[in-house]
Amino acid sequence: MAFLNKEIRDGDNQDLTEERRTATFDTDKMAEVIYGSEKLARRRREISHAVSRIPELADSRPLPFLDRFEKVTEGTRKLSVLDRHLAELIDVNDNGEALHLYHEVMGMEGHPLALHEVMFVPALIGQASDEQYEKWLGRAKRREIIGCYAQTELGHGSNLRKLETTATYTPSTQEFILHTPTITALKWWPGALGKSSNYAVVVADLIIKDKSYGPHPFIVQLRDEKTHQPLPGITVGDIGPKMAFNGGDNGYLGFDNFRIPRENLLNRHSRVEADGTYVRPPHAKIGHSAMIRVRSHMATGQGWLLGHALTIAIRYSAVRIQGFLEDKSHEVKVLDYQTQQHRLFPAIARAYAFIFCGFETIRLYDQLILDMNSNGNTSGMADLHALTSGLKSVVTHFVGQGIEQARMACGGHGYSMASYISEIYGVAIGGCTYEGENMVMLLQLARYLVKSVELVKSGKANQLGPMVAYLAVADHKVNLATGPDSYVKMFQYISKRQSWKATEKFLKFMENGDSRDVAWNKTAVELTRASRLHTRLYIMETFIRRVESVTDIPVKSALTDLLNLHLNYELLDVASYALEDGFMSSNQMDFIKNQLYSSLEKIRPNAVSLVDSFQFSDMQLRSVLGRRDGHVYQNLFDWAKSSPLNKTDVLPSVTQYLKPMMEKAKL
Ligand SMILES: CC/C=C\C/C=C\C/C=C\CCCC(=O)SCCNC(=O)CCNC(=O)[C@H](O)C(C)(C)COP(=O)(O)OP(=O)(O)OC[C@H]1O[C@@H](n2cnc3c(N)ncnc32)[C@H](O)[C@@H]1OP(=O)(O)O
Ligand SMILES: Cc1cc2nc3c(=O)[nH]c(=O)nc-3n(C[C@H](O)[C@H](O)[C@H](O)COP(=O)(O)OP(=O)(O)OC[C@H]3O[C@@H](n4cnc5c(N)ncnc54)[C@H](O)[C@@H]3O)c2cc1C
Repeated sequence: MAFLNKEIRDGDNQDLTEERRTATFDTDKMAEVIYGSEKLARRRREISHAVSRIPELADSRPLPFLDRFEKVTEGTRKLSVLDRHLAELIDVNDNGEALHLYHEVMGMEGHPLALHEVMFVPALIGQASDEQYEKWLGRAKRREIIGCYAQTELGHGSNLRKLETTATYTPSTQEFILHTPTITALKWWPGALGKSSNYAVVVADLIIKDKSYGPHPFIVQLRDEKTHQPLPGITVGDIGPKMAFNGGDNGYLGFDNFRIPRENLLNRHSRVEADGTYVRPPHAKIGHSAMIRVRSHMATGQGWLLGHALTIAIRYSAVRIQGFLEDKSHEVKVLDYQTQQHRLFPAIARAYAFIFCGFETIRLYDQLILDMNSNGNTSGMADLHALTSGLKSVVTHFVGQGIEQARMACGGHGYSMASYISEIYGVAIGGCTYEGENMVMLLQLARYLVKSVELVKSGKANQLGPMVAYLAVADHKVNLATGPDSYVKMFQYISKRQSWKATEKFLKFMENGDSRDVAWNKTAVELTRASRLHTRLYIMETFIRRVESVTDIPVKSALTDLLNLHLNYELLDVASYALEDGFMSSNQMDFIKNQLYSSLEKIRPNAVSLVDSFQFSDMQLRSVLGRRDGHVYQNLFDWAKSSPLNKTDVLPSVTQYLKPMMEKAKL
């Protein structure tokens, strides 16, 4: 018999197999929806399979047992093996395939090329002129040179206007002099900067004839191409261990009057002529495009991280038997408890929602770059900046929450590194900080929302973009029983009300004499609430659009259950906004809760298959607890036995310190 869940294999844990037999949809078909195409979903499986046949690509030991030095070495070793096999494993021009291969082999703890593909190359693509492409892009793509993106400093990360590294133009030699004037001006944090990269895109304050023109990107050689020694005038190193990403070498960097040629200013959009004349870019923030790119990609990346943690937690919950329901002679799977389902299922829905929404956002980014590069059209930048600022903040926050719940849902074993969930958590919540601290970015979106409300107030609602058009729409009572659209309308009401309330509050402070900045700060919490609601509305709408577009009926039906759960969970979570002015009735609240509980029951038989559909291989998951075979107890015991502490029965520390103490106590 052909099973709809393609993960079923002989010898797997019976409880897990039983779950897989109940699948109402084909997990390969669901994977096509998750990854966007039949080809990519299939290629992911083929690549994982091909990787499993190259023993050198496997982790030489479980990563949690390695110290930092070993992790960096192990990552670099695997990169070099991968380099030899690249062309046989993937179509090297296909980014989707490359991304999967790197996740599979390199894992998530960081490696020397981590920022090369994600920021260095994209910064060149977005910021370099045709001549600079010619000179640098080919070399970068062939990996003759390895680069990173060095912007953040010890003293400033969020407020780019106050970056202290200077790039002073000298017309007599046609060079920029890069300089680090203070300790706080040291570049600090850039991934792969410390030990791996020999080049960097460095963001520095451009100074011409004593005038500052603000942050600009420069391509800078940091190390000798033969010896890899730092060049004279460059101080560079690793910043030490972090909460996660410990296979990566986030670094520091200082310049001592370091000279680079004029043509090293990335000058697709702005440039400095030989005589020092500055040519402005078409949009003041165009130099930030590499950041917008990463922010655009973060929702999918983070959705996958949440998917990792949930795959582990759901599989484990299906094999963990503890406690009773009706029949006191048989303990039940912990997945049968409503509290466990409520802890995990809404997060599954969010993982799907974030991935779908992420793909839509990536398309918007690609369109923006196309417009910018083909005809200099930057009109979409403000909208995309606002959207991605909110999205990265909301998604990373919920992903962090969801992963932590997944860890707790695994009880004691979730706390062990064998689950790997703490590593996933550390990696994911880095996203709350990098690419713009979440509060700072929510406030960026809030600027856009306030401006939009002001447009409506001044009778210019026709100038609103499609994503904020609801801010001008009249309110109507909503019958929630009429499907997803009614939830969207209710959410629009809530989001609109909060944006208007926050704007009115802000304007009132100004009317009462506060400066714009003080009024803004006094309203900031309300403003961030408006941003979150607006973003959650966008995520909800993209989820609905994606589910509507699915053609496979069983897949669509399972996704509709997830969507319904999401709609009810989201609305319940923000209901207080609509209850406070009586727009939502307590009957509607009860309706939402009951819908939610019924969604949990509907999803229960498909829970394992919904996470299996992510099709993360055991290698990619790196979790002893979450392996496909479900033999958690044997796997945990084997793993514990492999701990370096168990190499000897009696540790030297016991002989040296503990025993003498115990012996002394006997006297
Ligand atoms: C494929 C990838 C997938 C996964 C990634 C995985 C791993 C990667 C791991 C790590 C990578 C980490 C890399 C980094 O962290 S790089 C460093 C990132 N740093 C930041 O994000 C800094 C955050 N700060 C800023 O971006 C800015 O300073 C700011 C907060 C946006 C404020 O900028 P500022 O210049 O001061 O502007 P304002 O005065 O506040 O606003 C003026 C005006 O400009 C508009 N604006 C600002 N930025 C943009 C933009 N990028 N595009 C368009 N418009 C922008 C702003 O909205 C305002 O407009 P008004 O109309 O309101 O005036
Ligand atoms: C894992 C990781 C990888 C990174 N990789 C890179 C990289 O490759 N390249 C690179 O250049 N950088 C990198 N960074 C740095 C990162 O981009 C910055 O740390 C980030 O932008 C936040 O800036 P900050 O550290 O200055 O935070 P701060 O701004 O100092 O934040 C501290 C607190 O101040 C608050 N705050 C600050 N400004 C405001 C404001 N205007 N209004 C309200 N509240 C405010 C914040 O909300 C936060 O609560 C990385 C960081 C991490 C953690």
